[in-house]
Amino acid sequence: MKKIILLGYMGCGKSTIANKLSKNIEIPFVDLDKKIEEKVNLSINDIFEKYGEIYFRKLEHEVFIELLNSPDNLIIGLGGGTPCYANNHELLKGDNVVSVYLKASIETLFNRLAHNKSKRPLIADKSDEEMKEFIAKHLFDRSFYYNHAQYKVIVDDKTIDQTVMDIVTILA
Ligand SMILES: Nc1ncnc2c1ncn2[C@@H]1O[C@H](COP(=O)(O)OP(=O)(O)O)[C@@H](O)[C@H]1O
Ligand SMILES: O=C(O)C1=C[C@@H](OP(=O)(O)O)[C@@H](O)[C@H](O)C1
Ligand SMILES: [Mg+2]
Repeated sequence: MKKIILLGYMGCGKSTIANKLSKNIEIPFVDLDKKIEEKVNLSINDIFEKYGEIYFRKLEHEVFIELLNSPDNLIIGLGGGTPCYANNHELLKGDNVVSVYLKASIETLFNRLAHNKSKRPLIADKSDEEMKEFIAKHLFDRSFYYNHAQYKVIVDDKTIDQTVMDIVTILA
């Protein structure tokens, strides 16, 4: 069964695009973060606060493997860190997997995250100045993992529908 995986930094649009793509190609969509929250009945923020990031990364890897092993066609919207831990990046080239890196500039990410950070514990407490620096360094460190994706779609200055159509073209 085919697994279409969307990956990229926080704010690049994984959850949004996966949801719209699902409606367009009529394949069910799962947001990995949401699946994790459902599994432990805690928000991402609370998981980080109560159990820490290492626990979250173990859970994230477990749930990602569960989704990859499901018998259904699925679109999976990852969390921004998923490819960067537990050798998850090696799963981006698996059989029956199509992985797409939604690549955004630091400016695009900053503009989207500046008023969208409260549910992202890694940046929730950062000032705008701190966030710009953090995103630039973090994105640099993570690009090695993101670049294991089979395809790359630039999302800057594109509407949600334009990005969805870029992915539909890849899947054709
Ligand atoms: N193509 C787009 N154009 C403008 N805003 C977008 C686009 N894609 C996503 N967004 C917005 O960016 C924010 C982050 O999107 P989200 O899907 O949560 O990203 P991710 O899951 O990659 O962190 C949301 O407010 C969303 O509405
Ligand atoms: O980049 C990261 O390490 C994270 C990204 C988040 O998902 P989004 O990319 O959907 O914000 C979520 O998994 C958690 O806050 C950690
Ligand atoms: Mg998301």
